[in-house]
Amino acid sequence: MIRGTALLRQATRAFASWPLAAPRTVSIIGAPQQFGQPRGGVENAPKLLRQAGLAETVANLDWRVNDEGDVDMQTTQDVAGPLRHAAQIGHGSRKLMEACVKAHARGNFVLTLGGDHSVALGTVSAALKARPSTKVLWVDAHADCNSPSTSPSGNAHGMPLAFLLKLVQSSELGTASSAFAWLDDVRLAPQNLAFVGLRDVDAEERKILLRLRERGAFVSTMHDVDRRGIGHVVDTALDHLGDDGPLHCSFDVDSCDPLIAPATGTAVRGGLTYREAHFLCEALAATGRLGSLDVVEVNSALADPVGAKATVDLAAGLVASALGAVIL
Ligand SMILES: NC(=[NH2+])NCCC[C@H](N)C(=O)O
Ligand SMILES: [Mn+2]
Ligand SMILES: [Mn+2]
Repeated sequence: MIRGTALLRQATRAFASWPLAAPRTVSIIGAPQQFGQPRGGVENAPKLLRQAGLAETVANLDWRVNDEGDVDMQTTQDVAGPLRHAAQIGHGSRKLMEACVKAHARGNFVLTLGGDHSVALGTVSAALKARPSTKVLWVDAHADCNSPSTSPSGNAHGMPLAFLLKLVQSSELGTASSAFAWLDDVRLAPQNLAFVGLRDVDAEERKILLRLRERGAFVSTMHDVDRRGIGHVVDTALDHLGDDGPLHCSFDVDSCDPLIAPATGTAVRGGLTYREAHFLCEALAATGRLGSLDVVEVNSALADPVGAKATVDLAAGLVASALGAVIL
C-alpha cells in the first residue's frame, strides 16, 4: 500500500515517459463497474473479453501483455442524491485511476475493459495525471457530458466528461462530493477533446456541446460521417488534437450500429458500421500516439447469444485494430 502510494506520487510528479519505448507492453485492466447505469451484465464484459482471447490477440501483434486483473470497484458506502450511486462511482473510479496511473508510470499502454462508461473518470484522469498533455478522442453515440443537475437519468455513465471538463459544481454532489475530491486537480481542456459518433444528445447536453465547441472542442456527429465520410471525420478529429503528444481513446461500443453491436445498454440506431469503427481504430494506431484505450458498455445480457458474441468479438477486434492490426 505504501509502495503503491509512493509510486503514484512519483508518477504524478515525474510524468510517465513518452512516447512508449520498445519493447512495448500493454497493461490490461478490468473495470467491472455497473453502478453508472441501471442494467445488470455490463460488469461481466472484462471476463468475456478475456475469454474471447484478447490477450492472445494482442500478443500476436508483437506486444508484451500484462494482465493486471480486475480493479475491485465496489465499496460498501452509498449515498442518495442526484447522481445515483455517487459514492460507489467516486471511490471505484479513484481505485481505477490509481491502477491506471501505475501502469502509465511503467511506460505501458493502458487498456481498460469496462464496465459502464463512468470508468472514464478513472482512466482519463489517470492519463492526464501521468501525461498532462494527453488529448482525448471520445467515440460514442452519446456525449456523456451531463452534470448531475442536467442529467435526465441520474446515471453516472452519462456524466464522466462533465467531471473531467470541470462542469460539475461540488454543490451538485451534496454529501457525495468528498468521493470525488481526488478529481480536484484533474482538468481536461475542451480544445483537447474530440467527439466522433454522436447521435443521441439530451436537450441540455446540446447546449453544453455548443459551448464546448465554442471553447475549442471538436464536436462531430453521425451527420458529419454521412456527409464527409469516416476518413474525413477521423482525419479532422486527429488534426484537431495536434501532431504530437499522447492520445487517449474512450470507445463506447454503442458508437457502433446496433446491427453489429446489439449487446449494449443504450443502443441507438444509425451508428458506425463495422468498417467505419475499424477504420477509426486503425487510423488511431497509425498515429503512433495512442497511449491508452477504454472499451466500455459491452453488456452481453442485453442480446441473444449470437448478438452477445458478435458484440464481444467486435470489441476485441477493435482493440486489435487500435493496437496495430492491419489488413495488409
Ligand atoms: N455511456 C453511455 N452509454 N451513456 C448514455 C447516456 C444517456 C443519457 N444521455 C444520460 O445521460 O442518461
Ligand atoms: Mn458513453
Ligand atoms: Mn454511449
